[in-house]
Amino acid sequence: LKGDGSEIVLDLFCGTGTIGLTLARSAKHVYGYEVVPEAIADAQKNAQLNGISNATFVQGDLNKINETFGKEFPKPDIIISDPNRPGMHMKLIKWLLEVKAPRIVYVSCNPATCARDLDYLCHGVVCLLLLL
Ligand SMILES: C[S@@+](CC[C@H](N)C(=O)[O-])C[C@H]1O[C@@H](n2cnc3c(N)ncnc32)[C@H](O)[C@@H]1O
Repeated sequence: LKGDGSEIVLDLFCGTGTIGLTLARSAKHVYGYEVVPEAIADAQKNAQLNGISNATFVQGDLNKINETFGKEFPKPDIIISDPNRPGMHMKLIKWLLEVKAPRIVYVSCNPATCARDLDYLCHGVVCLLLLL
């Protein structure tokens, strides 16, 4: 992040908000999406406990997004995606290709689905892959 508080962060598969909340103090606003309602409640509680008011956490299934997805938040400057082992649904990959965020950070716990998703996402463009 630039660190000047100007950027919109989208935290996909945010769980309890760990990644988004870590970035929130340097961002304009963080929007987190996650399917498990209890995780969303914990993310909201974590934001509160840490005095963070520029984070919005929304419960939703990222495998079932429709044309309204993306209308409820500004165009993201940076997207973090940390899916579980099956990786991202093609609907979400298509949305990511359409929204054209300047930066996407893909965090993975499954090299196979990571490679598949990055192949779709990086097709024809330069892609930097860090394996840790
Ligand atoms: C690898 S964890 C990411 C954890 C999170 N980034 C964190 O730091 O706590 C993947 C998360 O994706 C969520 N998830 C799985 N399938 C999902 C779906 N279809 N839509 C939205 N979230 C989903 C899981 O509940 C889990 O919290």
